[in-house]
Amino acid sequence: MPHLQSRSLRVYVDYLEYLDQTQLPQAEQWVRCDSPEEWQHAVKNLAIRGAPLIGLSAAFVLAQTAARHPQGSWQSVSDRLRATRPTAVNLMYCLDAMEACFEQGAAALAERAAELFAEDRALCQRMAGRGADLLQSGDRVLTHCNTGALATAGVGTAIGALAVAQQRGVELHVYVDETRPLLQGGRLTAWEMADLGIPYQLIADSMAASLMAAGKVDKVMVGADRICANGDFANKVGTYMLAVAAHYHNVPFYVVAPYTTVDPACASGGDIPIEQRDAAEIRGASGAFGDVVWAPENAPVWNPAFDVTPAALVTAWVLDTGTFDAAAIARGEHCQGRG
Ligand SMILES: CSC[C@@H](O)[C@@H](O)C(=O)COP(=O)(O)O
Repeated sequence: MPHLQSRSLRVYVDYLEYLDQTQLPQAEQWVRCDSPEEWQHAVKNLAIRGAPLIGLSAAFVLAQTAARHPQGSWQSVSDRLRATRPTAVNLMYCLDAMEACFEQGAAALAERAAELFAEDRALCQRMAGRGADLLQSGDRVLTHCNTGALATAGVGTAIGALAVAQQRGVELHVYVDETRPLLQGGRLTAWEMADLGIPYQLIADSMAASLMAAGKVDKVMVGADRICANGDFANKVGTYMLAVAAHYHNVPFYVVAPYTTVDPACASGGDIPIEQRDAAEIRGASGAFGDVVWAPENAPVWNPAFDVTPAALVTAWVLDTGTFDAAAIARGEHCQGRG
């Protein structure tokens, strides 16, 4: 029996199991992870993904590696984990918290990882409640990428808000961006919507602006991988395009995230490191459905995994610590609680 468990992670005393998100929704396959190398492989492939889940799973891998190698260099393991994906700051938050316990030994690391897991679950519940407060019956909400239980230890961030609204009896209709290139919307969010029983329609990313022009979108809710001191934020590529379209069509645009996604050391969006990914992801697609290549072999590609949305396009930042408007962000209120 795992001693901790979420929708996509099972924590045993000395190893992890993760739900391989590259195989969803075709297969629910749990994979054992015994080492930092296996974790790095899973995270690079997006078998483990979503800002909070990346950080939490790294914390457990570090604690388990430390227990297995009491004389090893824990710092070098942490450095390797940290370098695996550069954009989501939750990974840095979790590893900073773990490194602060190095002197107390391996048992303290295991305890700290469990605390981070419990914390994320509680943060999800709080931010999701605040996000749900912004929703009313009849709202048609557009969302991007996957921000649900698969991506966190709890109910999720933006999808968490939809789930809590649903539990409160608020009747929603959700438009799910398929989220090219890796289809986290088409594969994972569509699956979660069905699981939650929330009525939804899947759209190609390129349809969002015309859906807004047709007056069919009341609100946009997305998650974040890093929120800067000035309120600019990075999220899955395609988010910026949605924010521009929402601004043009006067559709409120909300970003929902835990305080662990805020990076006060990042002054503005230009300071966020953006991960560049493999050309094959744009030339075709692969997954449980098989491999397909549609572009000419060696077609030149630009493939940033994330983009930056400027603060000026955000209606409100919904964190576990509060719902902040532009004036509160300018006063730095969202940075409280982050060193
Ligand atoms: C709670 S999830 C917030 C973000 O991590 C999410 O929107 C996102 O961009 C995930 O990207 P991914 O590349 O799938 O890890």
